[in-house]
Amino acid sequence: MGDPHPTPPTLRATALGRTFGRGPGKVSALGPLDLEVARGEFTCVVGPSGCGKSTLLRIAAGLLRPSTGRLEIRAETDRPAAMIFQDYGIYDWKSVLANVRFGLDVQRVPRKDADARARDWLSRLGLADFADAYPAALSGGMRQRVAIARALAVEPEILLMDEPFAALDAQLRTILQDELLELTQTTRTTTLFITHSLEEAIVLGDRVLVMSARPGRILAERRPPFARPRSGDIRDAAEFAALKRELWDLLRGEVRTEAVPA
Ligand SMILES: Nc1ncnc2c1ncn2[C@@H]1O[C@H](COP(=O)(O)OP(=O)(O)OP(=O)(O)O)[C@@H](O)[C@H]1O
Repeated sequence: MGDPHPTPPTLRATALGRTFGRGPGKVSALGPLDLEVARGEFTCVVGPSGCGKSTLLRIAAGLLRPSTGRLEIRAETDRPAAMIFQDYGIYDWKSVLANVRFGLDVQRVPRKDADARARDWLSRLGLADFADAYPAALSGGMRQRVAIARALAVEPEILLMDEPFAALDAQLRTILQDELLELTQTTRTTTLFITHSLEEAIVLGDRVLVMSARPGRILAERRPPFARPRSGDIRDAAEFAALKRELWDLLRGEVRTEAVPA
């Protein structure tokens, strides 16, 4: 109320920084970094290895405290954020259904409703027949779908994804990118997505942010010029290749910086 900003950002980092250790072994991992993610926006972050991408996401998820600056999440419900990791983060001792229901159980959603919502998400992700299976019986792609279903089932205001498809082969990765594209265009969940893959960032993102070598800062921002709803077919567009080249040129300098000892 009374806010002059018509659509305040859901996530805002201000002069955010993080160091690890102290003394001569101290590592400056991140920042100072400024970042805003608007409501409903899918923001991808690319950057050289070790530049602090996971550190940023862990701070956003509340798993790590910043050393300097602030990270604010403007939540309107009690379901601010859900996180999806590269290694799926699902429980091997719980059935697929129980995994997807997990966040709903934590929120004390009544069992019948929670089961119905979990089953709905499982069928949206093509896993309806695997509700009673255990994760050990699933492929990597299916396990990651379970993790996505679990995160989306709680209808989070912000989805934080840390290289969720990195462990998958190229074909499966493309399939899951397309599925995530479709899902997020329907739900318009505010998303912060970390990836090493420029292609993934361009396919999925409203914005692609390029981070510098460690300690990571935002070097550049590009908006893929593809209207929504878009499909994976944009991979064949000339603008796609051009943007990928441009992002790679930006990133290449940073990868070199990182390779040179300080
Ligand atoms: N708990 C920790 N203790 C000490 N150093 C850490 C810790 N976590 C991260 N670092 C260091 O902070 C820097 C940034 O790490 P981070 O994992 O955020 O990078 P990243 O960009 O996600 O890397 P990658 O792309 O390789 O996954 C690295 O130098 C890393 O070694």
